[in-house]
Parts: sequence; C-alpha cells; structure tokens
Amino acid sequence: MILELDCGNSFIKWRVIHAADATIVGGGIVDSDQALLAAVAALPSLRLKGCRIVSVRSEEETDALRAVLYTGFAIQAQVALPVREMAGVRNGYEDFERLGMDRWLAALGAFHLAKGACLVIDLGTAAKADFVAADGEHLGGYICPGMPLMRSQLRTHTRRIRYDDASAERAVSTLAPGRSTVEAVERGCVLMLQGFARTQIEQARALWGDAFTVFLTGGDAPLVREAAPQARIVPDLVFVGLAMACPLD
Ligand SMILES: Nc1ncnc2c1ncn2[C@@H]1O[C@H](COP(=O)(O)OP(=O)(O)OP(=O)(O)O)[C@@H](O)[C@H]1O
Ligand SMILES: CC(C)(CO)[C@@H](O)C(=O)NCCC(=O)O
Ligand SMILES: [K+]
Repeated sequence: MILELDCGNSFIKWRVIHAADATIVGGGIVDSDQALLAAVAALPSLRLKGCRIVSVRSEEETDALRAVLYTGFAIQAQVALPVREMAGVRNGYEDFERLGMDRWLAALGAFHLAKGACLVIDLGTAAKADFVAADGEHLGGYICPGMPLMRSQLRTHTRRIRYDDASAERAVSTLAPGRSTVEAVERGCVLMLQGFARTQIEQARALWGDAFTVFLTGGDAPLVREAAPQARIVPDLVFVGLAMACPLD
C-alpha cells in the first residue's frame, strides 16, 4: 500500500492505494499532521510500503511531516520536486521552481488525461487556473483568493459581517440576491468564483476554439459546476500528477 498526501495551505488530503492496481483503500481530509497519523493508523490491515507527498508548505513543515511519518509508519516519504519538463509538459514559469507544485502536478495530470490542450481550474484556499497547450507547453496561469480567503477577509475587515459556518452552507442553496448578511456574502463570493471560472474558459476558447478540455478540482469545485458545465470534475487530479512525478516501483 502507498500513502499519498497533498499538503495544501489549509488542509492535508490523504489517501491510501494498493501498490499493484492503484485501487483506493481509504482517504480523507485533515487539518494537522497528528490528525493525519491518527486517521491513517485507523485503517484496518494497513501495510504501507511507501509514501509520496506534494506540498506547498515550507520545507521545514514538509520535513517535519516526513519525520512524523517515519516515526509512525517506518516509511521514507518521497516529495515531488520542481522540474523544467516532465511527461511531455514544459513548465511555463520563467523561474520553474517558483510554480506551486500542486499547480504543476495538476497540469501534468490534466495533460495526461486530456492528451491535448487543457485548462485546470483548482478551487481551494486559493483559486488557481493553469493553461497547457496541445504541444505540452504550460502557458502559465492565475492565482486569486479562493472561497475561504474571500470570506475571511470580509469577516476580518468589517465589523458587522458575522455568521457561523452552518448558516454559510445553507446560504448557497440558491444564488438569488441575498436577503441577509450570510446570504449576501456567501452568494457574492460564489459568484466571484464562478466569474473566475467563466473568464478562464473564455480565455481558453480564444486560444484554442473548442479544442480543449476543462478540469475542475479542489474542495470548492462543486460551487462552480453550473458555470462550467463542460468541465470534467476530477477531485484527485493532483494525485494523478503526483503518481507520475513520484513512481514508487
Ligand atoms: N471535507 C472537507 N473538509 C474541508 N474543506 C472542505 C471539505 N469539502 C470541501 N471543502 C472546501 O474546500 C476548500 C478547501 O479546498 P482545498 O482542500 O482544495 O484547499 P487547500 O488544498 O488547502 O488549498 P490550496 O490548494 O489553495 O493550497 C474549503 O473552502 C472548504 O469549504
Ligand atoms: C498558489 C498556491 C498557494 C495554491 O496552493 C500554491 O500553488 C503556491 O504556493 N504556489 C507558489 C506560487 C506560484 O505558483 O506562483
Ligand atoms: K491543494
């Protein structure tokens, strides 16, 4: 079994797969190294032989996580590192090491699945878009605040925007103009995300006509589904790229 980790800025997404056929044994989302250890250890008949990690955290935090995994499971975790080119995709950054590894791996995974031009829209703590042309050239992308950041900026910098998480979730059952603070903020932020997605798709269309695939991933992907009806929702797109970057056999 192989442990796969996607360490974002707010959460760690994890899953355990069988090494032989990549079938999924278990998985989840946690908010700390200790919670990860507990969740993975709770899997019945766990037999880890390796681990691969993609992280957008600091090197120190990623090393600390590797140490925790070594102590807990006696495995040497392999961390995906930046490269200029892989699997037919060329990193489009002037300084290739600066491109977030989650973005790079999602782009690798998307190009592999699409076998042609593709647009990746990843909606997490940050909202990201990346463009890969049919010849594998990564053209670059965009980074904006995602839903959690937009929401928390409004809460932090205003005195009268206050509401709880449960009412936030209820508020987005429709996107009609809000008649309460929670509805106005939550629906407004969802419309911002949808506008982001629509603009990226327009841009892809200007570049490539109809000859491209849109991938939607990240925890808040479901919120923009209706704005991107043609998109393939692939929640584990980063893991697809991670397996390509860190083959363990
Ligand atoms: N089970 C869940 N636990 C936590 N967040 C969830 C869950 N399901 C959906 N979400 C949503 O996903 C968002 C976080 O997305 P994601 O996990 O992709 O972020 P991240 O990887 O930490 O961020 P980034 O990729 O920008 O570094 C939150 O806004 C949250 O509302
Ligand atoms: C943009 C985030 C924070 C999204 O997780 C991550 O991809 C990152 O830290 N990137 C480095 C900056 C960049 O991609 O230009
Ligand atoms: K992420």
